[in-house]
Amino acid sequence: MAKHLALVGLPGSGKSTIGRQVARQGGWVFVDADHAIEERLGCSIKDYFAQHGEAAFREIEAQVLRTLLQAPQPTVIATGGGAVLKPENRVALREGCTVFYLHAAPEDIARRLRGDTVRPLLQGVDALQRLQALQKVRGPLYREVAHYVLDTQRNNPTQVARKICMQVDLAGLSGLGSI
Ligand SMILES: Nc1ncnc2c1ncn2[C@@H]1O[C@H](COP(=O)(O)OP(=O)(O)O)[C@@H](O)[C@H]1O
Ligand SMILES: O=C(O)C1=C[C@@H](OP(=O)(O)O)[C@@H](O)[C@H](O)C1
Ligand SMILES: [Mg+2]
Repeated sequence: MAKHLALVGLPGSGKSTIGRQVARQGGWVFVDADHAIEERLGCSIKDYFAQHGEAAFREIEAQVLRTLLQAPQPTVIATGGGAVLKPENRVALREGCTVFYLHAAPEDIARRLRGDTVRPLLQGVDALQRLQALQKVRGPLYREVAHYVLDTQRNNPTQVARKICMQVDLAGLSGLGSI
C-alpha cells in the first residue's frame, strides 16, 4: 500500500516549493530529499559533486531515498530531479508513494532558474540546452514512475499544490497512509 506522496520532475519544475505547500495544505510532514542528503553528507550537493562526482552522489541519493520511504508517518517527499535515474529508485518510489510528475518545458524552467548557482548540472553550461538534454533522457522515466502528470506551466506553485491536494482527495488518498 502506498503511503507517501512523492514529487518528481526536472530541476526547477517546482518539487521543493510545491511539495512544501502540499504538505502544509494537507497537514502532512514534508521532506526535501536534497536537504536530507546534504544533512547526511555534511556539505552541499554542489560541493559533493565537485569532490566526488555524480555517480557517488547517486549512490547516497538512493540510500537516503530508501530511508525516507521507510518513515512510519505519511510524508510528502520532494525528490531531486535525477532520483528517477536508478531503476531501483523508480520501483521503490512507484511502490511506496503516490507519485506526481510536475511537468514544465525546459524553456520555462530555464527562465525560472536564471541566476541559479546551486544546481551542479546547470553550472558553466548553456542551461536551456542542458535542460533539454535532461528532458530527453528523463522525460520517459518521470512518466514511467508517475501515477499522475501535472502541467505546471499555467499555474503558480500554490495553484499546483491545490491541484495535487484535490487529486489526493478525489482519489481518496487523504491520510495517504490509507491508500
Ligand atoms: N509553477 C511555477 N510557476 C512559476 N515558478 C515556479 C513554479 N514552480 C516553481 N517555481 C519557481 O522555480 C524555482 C525552482 O523551484 P524549486 O521548487 O526549487 O524546483 P525543484 O525543487 O523542482 O528543483 C523557484 O524559484 C520556484 O519559486
Ligand atoms: O537533476 C538532478 O540530477 C539534480 C537535481 C537537484 O535537485 P532539484 O531537482 O530539486 O533541483 C539535486 O538533486 C542535484 O543537484 C541533482
Ligand atoms: Mg528541489
